[in-house]
Amino acid sequence: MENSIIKVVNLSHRYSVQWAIKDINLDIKKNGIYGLLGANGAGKSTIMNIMCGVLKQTGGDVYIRGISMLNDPINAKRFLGFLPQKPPVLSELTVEEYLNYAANLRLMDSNDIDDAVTEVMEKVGIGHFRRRLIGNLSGGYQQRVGIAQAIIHKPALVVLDEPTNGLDPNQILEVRNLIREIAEERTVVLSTHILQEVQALCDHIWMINHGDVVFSGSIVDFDNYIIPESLLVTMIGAPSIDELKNIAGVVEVTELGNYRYKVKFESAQEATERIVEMSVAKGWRLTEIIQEKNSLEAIFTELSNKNNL
Ligand SMILES: Nc1ncnc2c1ncn2[C@@H]1O[C@H](COP(=O)(O)OP(=O)(O)OP(=O)(O)O)[C@@H](O)[C@H]1O
Repeated sequence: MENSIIKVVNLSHRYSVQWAIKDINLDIKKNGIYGLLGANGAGKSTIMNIMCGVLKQTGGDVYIRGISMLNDPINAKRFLGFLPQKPPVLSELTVEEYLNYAANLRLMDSNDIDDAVTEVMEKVGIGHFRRRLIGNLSGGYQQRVGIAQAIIHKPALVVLDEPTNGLDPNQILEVRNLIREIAEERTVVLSTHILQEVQALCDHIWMINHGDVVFSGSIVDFDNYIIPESLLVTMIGAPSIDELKNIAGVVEVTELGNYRYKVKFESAQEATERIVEMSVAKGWRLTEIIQEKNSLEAIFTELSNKNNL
C-alpha cells in the first residue's frame, strides 16, 4: 500500500437504487499518464469524484500515498489536485485573484503563494490574462485556469475529468501538450470517452463499461483489440462484385453506392496489396482505400464478453 501513489480498493457506489460502479480496483505505483476510458455514463466521473474526496462512496476506499480518503480526507487530499468535469472557476474573479484563493484553499504557506501563482500562470500559458475576469475568458482558457488550480500546490497526483471536453481542435492539442508537461513531474489520471485521446496521451488504460473495469493494460496491449475489420474501397471503374470476391484473401464484398465497397478479408495486408495491384493492372481507378477499425462499442462488447481481468 505504502508504495502506491493511489490505490482504489473494492470501490462501489450507488446513487439511489442503481449501482453506478461496482467493486473497482485500481493501483498506480509509478508516474505516468493513466486513462479511464468509457462511454458517457460508464462511471468515470463517479470514480474520480470519490478518488478526490468530493463524493462519499457506498463501499470500498481510496488510498492516496497510503492515506485513507475515508478516514483522513484532509491529509489524503494534500497529495492531489482535481479538475472536475466542469472547471470549478469563479467567473467574477480575475485569474490572479482566483488562483490566490485556490492556493489558500490548498492551505499553502502564505509566503509561497505569490510565487506559486506566477509560476503556475506561466506553466499553463495564462500569464498575459492575469488581470482578466475569468468570466470573460474563452472555454479553452477557462480550462487552463481549471488545470492551474489543480497543480498550484504541486501535488504528486493530478486527476483531470474529461480535460479536453468542449474544446476546439487547436485547444485540444494545446491542452494535451500541457498534460504531457504536467506528467513529467507527477502522475496524471484523466478520463475521456475518446479513444484517440487515450492513444495520444496515456501509458496505461482502464476501460470502464457500466461501472466495471473491462480492460486494464498498456496502449500496446489495448491496440491489439483494435484490429481492422474490413476495408472501405472507392473505385470509379470497379468490376463486378463476383470478380472482387475472387481476389485472394477477400471473403465478402458489399456495394455501398457512390463507387464505394466494403471488403471483408482474411488478411488485411494481403487483401490491400492485391486490390491495389489489380486496380492498377486492370484500370479499376482506385481513389481511396481505408482500414475500418472496430468501434469503441464493439471493443467494449468483446472485452466485456472476455471478462479478462
Ligand atoms: N447525482 C446522480 N444521481 C443519480 N445518478 C447519477 C448521478 N450522477 C451520475 N449518475 C449515474 O451514474 C452513472 C455513472 O455516471 P458518471 O457520471 O460517473 O459516468 P461518466 O462515465 O463520467 O459519464 P459522463 O462522461 O457522461 O459524465 C450513470 O448512469 C449516471 O446516470
